[in-house]
Amino acid sequence: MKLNIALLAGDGIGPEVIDQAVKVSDAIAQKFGHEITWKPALTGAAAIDAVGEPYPDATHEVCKNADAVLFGAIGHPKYDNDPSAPVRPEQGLLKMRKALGLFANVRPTFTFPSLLDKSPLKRERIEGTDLVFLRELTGGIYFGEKGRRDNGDTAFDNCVYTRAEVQRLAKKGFELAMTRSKKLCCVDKANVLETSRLWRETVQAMEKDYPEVEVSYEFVDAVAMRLVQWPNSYDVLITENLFGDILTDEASVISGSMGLMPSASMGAEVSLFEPIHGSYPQATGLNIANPMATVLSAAMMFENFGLMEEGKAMRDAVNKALEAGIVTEDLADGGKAYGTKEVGDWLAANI
Ligand SMILES: NC(=O)c1ccc[n+]([C@@H]2O[C@H](COP(=O)([O-])OP(=O)(O)OC[C@H]3O[C@@H](n4cnc5c(N)ncnc54)[C@H](O)[C@@H]3O)[C@@H](O)[C@H]2O)c1
Ligand SMILES: CC(C)[C@H](C(=O)O)[C@@H](O)C(=O)O
Ligand SMILES: [Mg+2]
Repeated sequence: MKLNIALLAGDGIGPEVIDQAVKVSDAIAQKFGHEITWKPALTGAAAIDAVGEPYPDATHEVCKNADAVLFGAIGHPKYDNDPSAPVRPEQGLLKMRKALGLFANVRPTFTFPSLLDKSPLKRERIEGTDLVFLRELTGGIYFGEKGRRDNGDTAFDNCVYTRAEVQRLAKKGFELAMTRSKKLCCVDKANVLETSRLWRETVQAMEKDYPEVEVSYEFVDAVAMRLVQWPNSYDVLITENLFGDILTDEASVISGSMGLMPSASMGAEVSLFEPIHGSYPQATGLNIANPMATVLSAAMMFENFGLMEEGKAMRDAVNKALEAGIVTEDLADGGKAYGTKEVGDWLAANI
């Protein structure tokens, strides 16, 4: 297969982890006879520095015309520490998600057998966890009207959802549940928020179309607790944008590290694959970031093209590396820590 992949490395550890995912993907391409053309493009703080905006039109053109997008991470402390900065890297990420129509963000959480005893959570609680968050990605409080009034002393961010936005995300959730254990949890705050009541009412109305799916409705605060208490009681969870952002970082503790959490953002035309973590600025240039989340995101990319064996080969290499202790410092647990590049080299050599 010939694949044109837009490559948006971004900021901080983005370029370092992307380099490893490219290396491992190229090893896959070589082994399985594919041809990947990587199309690098600017995003994030790097794009602001170069051309004054975080998601330039030229980058959008590259993404639109690609078969998929592989994304690293964006964000820089010079913006994090300056709340008044008018142009911010994160605006580019949101603009990209909206412009590419990436409304469904798939964030799987699973455990790795060799890491079960390294989690701060007890083995018997996390063993067997295999759940998927479907996070709505182009609506809600991230995209509602925001601003200041009263001479800047009052700030607001509006949370807005339409029935159609909930329906298209929930449809994906029901469909995903049908391919798994037919359990769907609708995460909301319907006891307080009007948008959540729209979510709940919309999902309830869709239940009749999927009679085999057992649907539960749970408040987000309770899910935040149960997620670490009984993670393996969940299968597919659908969430609005902000709830999904927060719960998936929390879920990384179940797997063992933020550096292990991949994601896929599905759109009508092009799909995007990115680790859920950020630019981890403290680690920039130190060759210590875990590249596995990005490698596993690339595995999701191959699987999305229907290349299941290729995806599995990448996952197998990650599992083998974890078992052999070829890990970065986040997973070294006092033992030997390998560099970002060395882990990437090992994975590529073990494809
Ligand atoms: N999708 C994205 O590009 C994205 C996502 C989240 C945060 N951000 C941005 O990243 C910057 C830093 O944000 P943050 O510190 O809150 O989140 P972060 O995800 O960058 O880092 C949080 C912590 O997670 C761990 N971590 C993250 N990635 C890791 C990796 N690959 N290997 C090992 N450990 C890893 C580290 O302990 C780190 O301190 C901010 O500018 C933020 O806006 C971007
Ligand atoms: C950087 C930020 C805008 C982003 C989000 O909140 O969606 C990030 O946290 C993520 O999870 O991809
Ligand atoms: Mg996040």
